[in-house]
Amino acid sequence: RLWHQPLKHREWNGTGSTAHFQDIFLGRCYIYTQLVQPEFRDRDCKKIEEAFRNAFISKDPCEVTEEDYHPLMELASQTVPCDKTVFWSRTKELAHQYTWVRQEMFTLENTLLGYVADGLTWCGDSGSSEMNYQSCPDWRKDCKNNSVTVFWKVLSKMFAENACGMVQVVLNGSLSNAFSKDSTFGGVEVHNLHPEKVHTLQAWVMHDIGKSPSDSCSGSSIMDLKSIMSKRNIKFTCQDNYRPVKFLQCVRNPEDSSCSLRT
Ligand SMILES: Nc1nc2c(c(=O)[nH]1)N1CN2[C@@H]2O[C@H](COP(=O)(O)OP(=O)(O)OC[C@H]3O[C@@H]1[C@H](O)[C@@H]3O)[C@@H](O)[C@H]2O
Repeated sequence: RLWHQPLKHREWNGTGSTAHFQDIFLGRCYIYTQLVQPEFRDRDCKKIEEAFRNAFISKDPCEVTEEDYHPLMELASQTVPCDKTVFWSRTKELAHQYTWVRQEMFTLENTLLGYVADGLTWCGDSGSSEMNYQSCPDWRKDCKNNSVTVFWKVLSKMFAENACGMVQVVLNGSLSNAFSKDSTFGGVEVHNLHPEKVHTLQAWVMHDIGKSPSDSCSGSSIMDLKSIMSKRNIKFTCQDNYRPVKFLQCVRNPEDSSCSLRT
């Protein structure tokens, strides 16, 4: 009596789709379009959610392509004002603290699709029109071209292509390589900046308070980034512990010697 069996989803090594995904997605979309960015108030959240779902539902979650997300990207396209783009790599919390304080600056998560999708997991199955809430592919153990990873790659690429003027990146100087070619910033965004639109990339290499710095503006990984930028005809500047971001770190560590105002 097989037809009584609930449709079995394939088993993956990663966590399943986020519970209440559609409600979260729609709720966040309405918050963004009605409250965060009112100029988006007439965007159709139901159509955007449908385009998002159509990108991966009923498809093998290890065979998702960039093209699968193109209809969604067209529907929810967004350009960020020149000089206001903030990239980050291994500094997610600090970068978003900065754009929380500097509301006119944008990380990818301050755009509609980044805001709606942040922190969520989603995947489907070629044999079902339902999302798989039990498990989704793990990037390492299952496959790289999974529904979540491909989404962030496509969105990050578009975010970089749309950037103009002077763009910023917050990098982690407490890692041995603050800049990594294997990261989304290093592998996708850096290579999709348009030199005819972006004239300068300024890097802020931030060291965790209380930890000895491992990398800095004079480190080899930043030299790699500098040479990639010069080959792409984009000016490159770098600051260690850019003060406005350093102040944010010090709010949480006021007693630290590096936070005394005398330095
Ligand atoms: N929730 C978000 N996730 C991601 C953003 C983003 O903006 N928001 N991403 C990527 N991304 C996903 O985060 C990790 C890598 O982070 P992490 O290793 O810390 O840094 P990455 O450089 O890989 O990626 C951050 C960079 O790409 C965009 C954002 O505009 C930043 O300039 C990896 O799984 C990516 O697919």
